Amino acid sequence: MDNSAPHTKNGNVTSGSDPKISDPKIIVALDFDNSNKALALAKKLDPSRCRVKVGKELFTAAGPDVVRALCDLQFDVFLDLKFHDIPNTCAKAVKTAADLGVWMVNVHASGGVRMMSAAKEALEQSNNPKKPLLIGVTVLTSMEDQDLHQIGVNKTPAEQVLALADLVNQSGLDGVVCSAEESTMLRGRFGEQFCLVTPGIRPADSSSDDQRRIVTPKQALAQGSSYLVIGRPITQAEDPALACQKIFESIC
Ligand SMILES: O=C(O)c1cc(=O)[nH]c(=O)n1[C@@H]1O[C@H](COP(=O)(O)O)[C@@H](O)[C@H]1O
Repeated sequence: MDNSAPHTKNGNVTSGSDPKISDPKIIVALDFDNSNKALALAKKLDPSRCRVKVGKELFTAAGPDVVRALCDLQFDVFLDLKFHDIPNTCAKAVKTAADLGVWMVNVHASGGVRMMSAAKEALEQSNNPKKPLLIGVTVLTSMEDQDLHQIGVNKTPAEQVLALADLVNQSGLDGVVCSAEESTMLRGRFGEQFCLVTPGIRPADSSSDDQRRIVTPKQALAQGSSYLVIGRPITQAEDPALACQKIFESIC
């Protein structure tokens, strides 16, 4: 399947150029406890080959300034705060996030259709010219059957991902965060334009860490993933730029 052309809502594809470069598939998770570390790492990376993600740890430590600094370095920024709240609060948080100039923002799909629809509507009021993608988190890639059973969900991760992805689609969002293990199933159900953002990506020689539903970068794209979220295999590598480059080459 050629999954390089879709998911380019932000106009990043230049006709005739290498889509892996004009629409970089790798999103590097900058999971650091201060902005100096995050920006030092980002400056070693090439914004034409990867995007970056600011998650809860970095945002809690460094706030919106680090997001703006990464945008100034020409990175597309995925602000991963996984909002989950009453519809009004979630919607306002999503709009505020979008106004920072980010490329992608996410909410927990388990917040339900009313919450997600309100978030989508609020996003449309944002003055961010990039028109950020709004993505629903399904089942975290660190979770397996037993974790779901403990929280009262008596479905397999794949069944629960599908149920939540249906709600995301119904709410008009751009796609989901899921494991690449579920990408083939979701690509088949929702078509080429539905964005599949897949963390839990591990090159063959990497430790799985706390992740459970893991897939290699090449396999993930072959299974229909749109974007690969990769943290520790790059950020904790001896040479993060080289680690990123090797992954980039493995998927070209
Ligand atoms: O929303 C996310 O980005 C996310 C969802 C999910 O289901 N699993 C998941 O690992 N993530 C994030 O993806 C990144 C994965 O990092 P590594 O495990 O170091 O590659 C972390 O920043 C997680 O917060």
